Amino acid sequence: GQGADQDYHLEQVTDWPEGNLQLGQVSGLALDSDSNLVIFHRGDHHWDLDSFDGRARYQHRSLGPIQQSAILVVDPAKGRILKASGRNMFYLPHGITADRDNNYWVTDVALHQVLKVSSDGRDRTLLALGEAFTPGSDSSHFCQPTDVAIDPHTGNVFVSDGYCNARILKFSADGKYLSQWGAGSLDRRQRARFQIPHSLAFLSDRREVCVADRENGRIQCFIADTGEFVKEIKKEEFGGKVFAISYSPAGDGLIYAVNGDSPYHSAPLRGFVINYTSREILDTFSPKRKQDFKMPHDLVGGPDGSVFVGDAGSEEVFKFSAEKSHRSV
Ligand SMILES: O=C(N[C@@H](O)C(=O)O)c1ccccc1
Repeated sequence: GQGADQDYHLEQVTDWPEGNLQLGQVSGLALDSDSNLVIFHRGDHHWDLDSFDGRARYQHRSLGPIQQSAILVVDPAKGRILKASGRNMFYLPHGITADRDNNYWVTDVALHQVLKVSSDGRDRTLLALGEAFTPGSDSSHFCQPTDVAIDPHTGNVFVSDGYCNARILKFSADGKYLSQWGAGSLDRRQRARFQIPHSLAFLSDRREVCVADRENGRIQCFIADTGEFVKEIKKEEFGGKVFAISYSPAGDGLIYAVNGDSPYHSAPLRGFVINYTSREILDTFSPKRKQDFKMPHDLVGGPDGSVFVGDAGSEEVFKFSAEKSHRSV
């Protein structure tokens, strides 16, 4: 806000990361249980217009899985690589989250699967939901699933499904299907169906799950236990597309979001800090060189109020930290 008060503004930390992480398209970011940053990227694979046929079937299986380490753990302070894993198992990485036992839950839009993978470097697949390379929309198939969020209280697993479905599914920690919402019957206040539910955030202090309803340019939040619609956050400033959200319980509860590029370039690409309760935009942020944001694709709040943004276009991760800014009256 204006006035002589000091308020915080997120600025890019331009010398982060210290080294070259040699990333491909960055699709997902997470914070692990040691508060290190987990980066999920596509190595030398790319999602482009000929990656799928008209029935959402992946066209490049013959290329085999990504041989680079698709999962990198870096320290939030310097961006140094602490662990590298996820070789020879993914085709088109998308979302990632870490559970309280520090296992990774990921989605792969080419596999149409959600995988629970060990973080011990042995890449053990502890659970697989969906059938490899087989799109579908029943309770045991997904169609280009985009993200996973975990309720730390119950261990329940929420899946946003996806580019070619329009629903959120809920599973138990051991993978038993529990429920879904968003696809068919509409809660009247939810208004339109989802159009690419693209990113999930679990609000642990409120027991709600929020979704970035990408092509509707809105964020919608639901009661985790019932799926009941709670609220929608839709802003002109988003410019019609919300690509990703993340949540911090700090203060009244903060939703971090990034918007995306609309065909008519209606709004600049940037990050937003939104007060969950008031729905007010508290801050916006973007790289010092604006054009460095090409396709901001996921974001996660860091351990000390910093925010990390992964970009699938510039194949980079950006760090932003809260600088005191003295505003003149
Ligand atoms: O949105 C798309 N991709 C990004 O979200 C991503 O790379 O995850 C996309 C959609 C259709 C064709 C090609 C790319």
